[in-house]
Amino acid sequence: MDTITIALAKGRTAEDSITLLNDIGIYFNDLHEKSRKLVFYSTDKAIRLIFVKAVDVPTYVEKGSADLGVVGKDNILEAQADVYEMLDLKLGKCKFVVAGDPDLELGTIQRLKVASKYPIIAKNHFLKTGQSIETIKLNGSVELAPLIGLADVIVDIVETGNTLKENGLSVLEEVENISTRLIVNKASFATKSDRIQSFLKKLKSALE
Ligand SMILES: Nc1ncnc2c1ncn2[C@@H]1O[C@H](COP(=O)(O)OP(=O)(O)OP(=O)(O)O)[C@@H](O)[C@H]1O
Ligand SMILES: O=P(O)(O)OC[C@H]1O[C@H](OP(=O)(O)OP(=O)(O)O)[C@H](O)[C@@H]1O
Repeated sequence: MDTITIALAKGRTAEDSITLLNDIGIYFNDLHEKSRKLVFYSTDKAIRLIFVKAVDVPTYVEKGSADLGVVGKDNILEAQADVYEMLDLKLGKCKFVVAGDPDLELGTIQRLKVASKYPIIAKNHFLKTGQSIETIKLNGSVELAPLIGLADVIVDIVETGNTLKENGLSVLEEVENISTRLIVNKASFATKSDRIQSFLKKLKSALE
């Protein structure tokens, strides 16, 4: 039997994602919190789990190095990868917003400077609203940008709202709700159809 490879996003959603796999009876040998290993096999050897930086999960799945991926909608949208998005795993819930100084009126700025870890998502949002923008790609601490004048606003993830609040910023527009999704390689979906369908069925009933 072919092994099914799952690329799972490292970081804050990893633990809940693994718990969900455990809920459908999939357990991995030698998997523990402090391990630096990146490849694990399920106890029955039917599934190989690879730990991948969240932003890279869509690439592994699109290229067929992984049959399935477990990753946030944020990274799926930004990657624009040619994969099937099959299931909302209902974990890692957060949302994309436009944030900035609470007194800022977006419509008053001719060409808005937008800092983001997600420039494609930012561009697509402002294309819809008709606002002309210039994007500035950052890799973290995005909330700093409007504070020190690098950008007018940010497009970023908000979960508790604490980071915005502690930096004196407010939500100016809501962009999109985010959660962790299951993505599938298009070729694998055809060639390993039975096993992938049965995996999906188990996940769906665990989520009900
Ligand atoms: N407060 C949050 N901030 C960022 N991502 C969150 C938050 N809550 C849930 N998520 C989800 O968790 C996923 C993984 O987040 P995590 O911060 O671990 O990865 P990352 O953004 O690649 O981090 P880094 O670039 O710092 O390594 C995100 O892609 C998003 O879908
Ligand atoms: O609404 P909150 O609960 O405060 O969460 C949102 C914050 O968390 C994320 O940052 P992260 O911790 O990944 O840090 P970085 O992007 O600055 O590396 C995100 O980019 C926000 O800054």
